[in-house]
Amino acid sequence: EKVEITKEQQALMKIITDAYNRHQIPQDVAKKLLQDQYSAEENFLLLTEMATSQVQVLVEFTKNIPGFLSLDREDQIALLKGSAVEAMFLRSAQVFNRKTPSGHTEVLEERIRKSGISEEFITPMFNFYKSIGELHMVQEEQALLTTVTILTPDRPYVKDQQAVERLQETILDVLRKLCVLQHPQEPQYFARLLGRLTELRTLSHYHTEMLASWRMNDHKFTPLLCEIWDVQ
Ligand SMILES: CC(C)c1onc(-c2c(Cl)cccc2Cl)c1COc1ccc2c(ccn2Cc2cccc(C(=O)O)c2)c1
Repeated sequence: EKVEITKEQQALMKIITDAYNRHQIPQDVAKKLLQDQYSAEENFLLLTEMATSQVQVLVEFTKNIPGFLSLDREDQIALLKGSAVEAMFLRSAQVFNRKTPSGHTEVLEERIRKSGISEEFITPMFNFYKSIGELHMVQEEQALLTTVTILTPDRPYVKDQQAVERLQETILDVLRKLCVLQHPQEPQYFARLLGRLTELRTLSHYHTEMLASWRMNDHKFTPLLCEIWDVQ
């Protein structure tokens, strides 16, 4: 049957996509990627600064998700803590696949590969970036997929999972229709997109080990990262 995005779904998609595009890492932070020191120490410090900035951007973005601020306050925190790493993997994947100067992709890749992350995590990370690139998502799909990730009901410590599920289902319905309309020649596209969310969970588990190995080598994180990632 004919798939049609309703007026209110159109409005919802515009609010989320505009917010997603509005909240970006400040250019002065992103520009630091281009400064010339390339030691593992320097790379780690730069990436830590970017991650901290990215978390701040993420918090601002979630405030624009219709219904998010009406959720229980503690559940809002639980959703942010539970989805931050996955949202940042999605964001960094989009930056890598943007291949524009603003993403400084080569420099970014260089710094990530030389920041004390062991090879066993680097490989799946860059495989993920490649698999995201192959999807050729439009910006609305990127924004909605990130929103679906944030509105995952079964994060640790979420009390009212039903309320989160209702919000997530609203977004999933728009995303499903958008995929059918944007990729008519690929009926499985929506399923492929959701498959990336499974890959994100695996990367999130790798990330916990990445943090542990950085800490073993006495690397310091910022207070915001310690809070959102429950470290130190
Ligand atoms: C603490 C730090 C060493 C760290 O721990 N895990 C990861 C970590 C890693 Cl190493 C990979 C993926 C996710 C995380 Cl949390 C990181 C580095 O985190 C980031 C955070 C944001 C990143 C990156 C890479 C890109 N971005 C986004 C970006 C860059 C430039 C411009 C823009 C923009 O919006 O315009 C966005 C890394």
